[in-house]
Amino acid sequence: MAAIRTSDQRPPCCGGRCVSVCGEGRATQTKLQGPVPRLSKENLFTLLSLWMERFPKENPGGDVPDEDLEADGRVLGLHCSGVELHAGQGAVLRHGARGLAGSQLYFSRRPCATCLKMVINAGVSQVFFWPGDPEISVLRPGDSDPDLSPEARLDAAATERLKANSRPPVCVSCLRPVDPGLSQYVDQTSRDSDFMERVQEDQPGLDTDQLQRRSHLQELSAHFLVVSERRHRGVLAHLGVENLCLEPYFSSLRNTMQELVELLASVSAGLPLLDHGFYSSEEHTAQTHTAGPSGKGVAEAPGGPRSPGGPRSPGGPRSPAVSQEVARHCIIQAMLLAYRTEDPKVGVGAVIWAQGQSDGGEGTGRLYLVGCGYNAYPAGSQYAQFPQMDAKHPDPQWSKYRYILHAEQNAITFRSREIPVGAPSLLFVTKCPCDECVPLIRAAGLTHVFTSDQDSGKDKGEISYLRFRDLQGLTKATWQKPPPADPHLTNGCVGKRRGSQGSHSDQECHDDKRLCGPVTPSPPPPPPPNPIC
Ligand SMILES: Nc1ccn([C@H]2C[C@H](O)[C@@H](COP(=O)(O)OP(=O)(O)OP(=O)(O)O)O2)c(=O)n1
Repeated sequence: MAAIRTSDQRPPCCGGRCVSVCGEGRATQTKLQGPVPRLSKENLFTLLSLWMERFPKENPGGDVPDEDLEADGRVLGLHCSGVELHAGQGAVLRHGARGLAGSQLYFSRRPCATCLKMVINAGVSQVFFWPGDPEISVLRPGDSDPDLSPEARLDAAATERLKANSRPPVCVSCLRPVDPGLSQYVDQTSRDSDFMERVQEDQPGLDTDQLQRRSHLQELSAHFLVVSERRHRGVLAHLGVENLCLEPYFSSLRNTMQELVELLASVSAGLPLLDHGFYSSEEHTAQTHTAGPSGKGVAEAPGGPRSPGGPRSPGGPRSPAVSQEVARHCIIQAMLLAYRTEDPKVGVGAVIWAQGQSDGGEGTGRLYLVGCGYNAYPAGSQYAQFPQMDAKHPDPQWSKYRYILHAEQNAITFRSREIPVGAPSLLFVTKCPCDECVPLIRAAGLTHVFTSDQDSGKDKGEISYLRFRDLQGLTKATWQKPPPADPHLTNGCVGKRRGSQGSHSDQECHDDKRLCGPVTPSPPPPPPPNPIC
């Protein structure tokens, strides 16, 4: 991304759309070396920080989110700059020194002095940043740039001094070369994901492939890569890492950056917002829609979320107004996490976000991260310590299911904040929750689940997905075409997933990017005189 040059005198560094990722602890300590290539944790955190920079701007709660995540296991949070706060400031505000001490922060750009002094002061152990386009404030003092304000020059000098004299190292992200098989694996699994499968089932013949991937890649490359080698060398020199300009480091760095951006493009192309989105079939018709600040529709429910298994609490907090773009953004975070799976066959990722009462001044608005997870063996276990076979293995004692922790279980277990009581909490999980996790989700008090309904209703022997359909007391939004707006006026039934022919009202609803909210407590609309079904 090009340096942001603003007309005001504020150093525009992280005030642009910088993102920080920080964390500590670990979800699992396994050094799994299975046949499936895995994303290294450094690359995962880097990708999450880059992806946070793409957080949808129209988030109705505010503007753009921030994220911080663990460097070694536990993701503490994901942050992104907002109108008032830079990403680093947001992280300090949310976690405080107690939360940040010893953690690692991943930034999608080198932090400005304002952020750097705060995160250093909070006791973080390391600060990493993506060596892409510089922000204006990283230009060194003395560089002759007519657009560089005196304040930006001072900021650049302060950043250098803080970086040089601080105890925690402030350095370029240690990007790991991507495993040769990983790109192919990510591309393939992203094409075959449950979400893409649904799109292809509903719209056979749709060329989602090349078109989608190419446009995602173009967009992300333009944002995160420096096309010209000469310019990139200049950027690295400005960032204070001249040594990376030398060969073979320079070529290797550029290759890895390119590979990571391609990887991100593959994953994000796996969830095309063409005619699909997250909708709650059962409750689709009862939601209330309002226009978001961007003019795009958002789903908003006038009452609060229902307590697990019970009715909505009257006068409770409002349900989250989450646009399709925000939901898609979060499920892509979960998809990225899934590439750290320790299951030799199926990767699943989960993230939990909650919505607070007030806008924290960050890009995420009222949303804040509660936890992240992926399916893996118990923390601290070693490779091959536990069985890895699936249900097809004739001897059940070698099957994995009794040992592997599910993505939701890890997200709940290694959460960095409490799941709020009486406030919206949103679980994004890349696979339908199984029967083992449904009671957990209910008991945890999660109010919204965004997932795929692939395998829903199936009993696969060792693992079954029978209970999610009947799970009551929360909003379940699955990836699908918009259900008919009014079951009485269309030839569909409430809750039916397929069969919508994309009526005008469906299209309007999709254009509005609405998510289905919980059932409104207001009286249902009167039935038409001659209902069709
Ligand atoms: N919501 C979910 C669903 C599943 N999993 C994890 C648990 C297991 O690691 C794996 C199980 O996935 P499948 O149900 O696809 O079962 P199999 O591994 O047997 O694959 P398949 O059905 O393709 O034979 O996914 C998870 O973490 N969270």
